[in-house]
Amino acid sequence: MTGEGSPSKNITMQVSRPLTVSASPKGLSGRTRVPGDKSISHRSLMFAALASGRTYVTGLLEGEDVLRTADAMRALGATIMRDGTNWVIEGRGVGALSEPVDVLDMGNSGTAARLLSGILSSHAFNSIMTGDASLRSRPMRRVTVPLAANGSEFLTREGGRLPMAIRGTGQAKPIEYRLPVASAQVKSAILLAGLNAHGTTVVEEPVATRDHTENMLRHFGVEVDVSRIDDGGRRIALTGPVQMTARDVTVPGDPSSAAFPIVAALLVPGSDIWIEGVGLNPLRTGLFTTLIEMGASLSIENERVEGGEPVGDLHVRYSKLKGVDVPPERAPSMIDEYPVLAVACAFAEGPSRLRGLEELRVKESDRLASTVALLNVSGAETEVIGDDLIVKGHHAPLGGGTVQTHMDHRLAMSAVVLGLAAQKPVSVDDTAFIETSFPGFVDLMNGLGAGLTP
Ligand SMILES: O=C(O)C1=C[C@@H](OP(=O)(O)O)[C@@H](O)[C@H](O)C1
Ligand SMILES: C=C(OP(=O)(O)O)C(=O)O
Repeated sequence: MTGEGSPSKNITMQVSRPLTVSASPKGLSGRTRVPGDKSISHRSLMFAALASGRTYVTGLLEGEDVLRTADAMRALGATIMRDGTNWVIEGRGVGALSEPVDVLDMGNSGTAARLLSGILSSHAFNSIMTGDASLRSRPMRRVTVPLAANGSEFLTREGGRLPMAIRGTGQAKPIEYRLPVASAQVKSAILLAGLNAHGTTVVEEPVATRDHTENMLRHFGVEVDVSRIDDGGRRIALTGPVQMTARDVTVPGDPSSAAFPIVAALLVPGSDIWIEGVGLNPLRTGLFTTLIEMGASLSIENERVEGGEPVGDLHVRYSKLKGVDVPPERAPSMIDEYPVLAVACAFAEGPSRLRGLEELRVKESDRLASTVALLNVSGAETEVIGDDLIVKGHHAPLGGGTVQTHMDHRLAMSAVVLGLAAQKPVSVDDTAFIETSFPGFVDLMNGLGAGLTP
């Protein structure tokens, strides 16, 4: 076994990596697999660290965000090692993590910071958390305010930003909370705090968000009660303190990463690709529904269940797309896919309206603003009305600009996809942050024939 995979050894994002992307020399073709699901990977490390016994994780995403979670859980007392293609975690048990001797640096990862806040709030020690410039600009009150109801204390920088100090409690009270924003991170933080609270923790979400926390807690032996409320909403309850038992985890391919080669294949004439083993949890597949509404040749074959999650192989062929109207209630099931969807809309015939995008403003960048800037600098017309993004559809040749990515991996990959299909080359100021979620992205695209020259 080795201790490989630690960001302290592998940090690659400190040096910026500009890239100029020209139209793909030919249609994309071939079969590929995308790296493991980021949401499931974070959770597998955190939950395994809270379980008693040894967990093996197969297919873990070895992106910078997840490696930050691995480092943090090690700093809290879990043993985490890479053994060939598996990751092996020796857990400490719920409530049994230990005080970290240094600041926990969550890098670029909102998921790591928010979920870990929940865990730390119900442990009887103090900790300090920070992140990179992007993460330090993102709102943390959405978790610190509800979590403080359990008796923990959070001291943040101005505006509820990181760095923050956390005084956890070993006597956590159970929290009952209705989410004011559709956020799986906030839901998960509260449920994780509840694992070591005395009594029943209840979270109500008006719109269902990704349910990987609920599914994986059950996998580790926790009773999680989920019932329907409202129109499409859910009430999730668990009673602590719980015991978690180590269970092996298989991580499916990340549908949010698959989005990039999928949209590239739809836009580059002559393309015909397969992406195998992609996670198809219905709370993650809003982009696929939307692309099919736009006329995409996108089919799901060989559907199966692997490691408790539905997966399938996606077959994608170049398609003439038409504009689409995406309802706001679909946003949680495709929240990270809007930048690349907006690129697809820029090449489509006719206007598109993507509704209810307020949450995009608090991602790694203000993704509403940065997506608009990506399209405008490339010659596409857009309009923002309230929280809706309108993309006018393609008439003039696209490309020819320099895209600012603002430490945002999804912006960088969306810009690359735009460049592969555009008439004029696209310069991307920095592709280094792609490592947070999609290590090997350029090689994978080149394996399909994209002809990117880093
Ligand atoms: O719970 C998760 O793993 C995630 C939830 C989403 O964030 P929000 O909870 O802020 O919507 C998503 O954008 C993020 O990439 C991963
Ligand atoms: C929003 C994202 O991640 P996080 O919130 O974990 O930084 C993302 O990956 O697009």
